[in-house]
Amino acid sequence: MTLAEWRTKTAERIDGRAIARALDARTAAEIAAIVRRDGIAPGLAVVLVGEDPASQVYVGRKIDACRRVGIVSSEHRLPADTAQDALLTLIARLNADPRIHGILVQVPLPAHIDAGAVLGAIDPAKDVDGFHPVNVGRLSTGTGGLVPCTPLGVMLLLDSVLDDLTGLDAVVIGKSNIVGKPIAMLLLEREATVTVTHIETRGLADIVRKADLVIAAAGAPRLVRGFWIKQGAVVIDVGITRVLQDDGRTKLVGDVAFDEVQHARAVTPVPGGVGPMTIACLLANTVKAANQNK
Ligand SMILES: Nc1nc2c(c(=O)[nH]1)N[C@@H](CN(C=O)c1ccc(C(=O)N[C@@H](CCC(=O)O)C(=O)O)cc1)CN2
Repeated sequence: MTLAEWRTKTAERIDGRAIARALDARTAAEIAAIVRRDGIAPGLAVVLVGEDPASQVYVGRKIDACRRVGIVSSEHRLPADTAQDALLTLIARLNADPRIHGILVQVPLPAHIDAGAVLGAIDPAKDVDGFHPVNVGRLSTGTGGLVPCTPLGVMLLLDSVLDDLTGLDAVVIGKSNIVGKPIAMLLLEREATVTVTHIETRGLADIVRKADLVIAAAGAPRLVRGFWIKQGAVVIDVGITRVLQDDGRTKLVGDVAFDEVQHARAVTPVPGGVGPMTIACLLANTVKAANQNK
């Protein structure tokens, strides 16, 4: 395709909601098969400490999503001043409960709690968030395990537009343990050539401009501008920031200036891109855990 043709093109909008719905349908069918086989539905324990408004919304959506596909959820909402030991005691109880196949602790946790200690206390076989060091190690060595939900969702979105990632230049913007680093591992597994960058990276725009795949996960609204993006690149926007508008209302904004990247081959919107995949992949991971621990 010539440059002139690309200029008149509109990027494909990758519909995360539709792809998540399709994954949920497959998950629901697998759950029905598990119930027929074992007589018991997969169980997911959802733990929320404190009253962070966004976390409350996400946890509510996870519980609703469980109901939709047939996962039995148990909800554990604890006050913000919960002692770390009390949380660890709850996790030990959930680890030992045979009706619970998956455990997730919503993050961020309050500042007085050592998140590493808490996430590391979850049985790796029930760690449906894939945050436990055992699962992190398995991902980085390509030896299976449970994979974090947002990175898994990002890969499914890429698969919806590309057959093969072999040899493609991928740039990940963001180095968090739960998004940036695992995405880099998953891209490497698929033979992409991966550059991990972050907000302090020098010459970030020039690095991104060379990429066939751009995964923006820096949590910096509209960081990635149109002129950063190569013609025909695939752009996945993981950032979700609520910003205040001039009229006093708030709206969700991604890390990518969506309106400026229409010369890309495909781009995810915010909202409606990666976010819905996070919850769909959590449900899929719960089924995977139930199948592995029957
Ligand atoms: N234990 C975990 N904690 C957190 C995770 C996680 O995977 N495990 N990820 C994020 C929050 N998160 C799920 O927990 C999450 C974020 C966003 C969405 C989503 O559907 N976003 C929508 C818009 C939401 C809105 O309207 O406010 C979208 O992008 O379309 C789902 C889940 C941090 N914590």
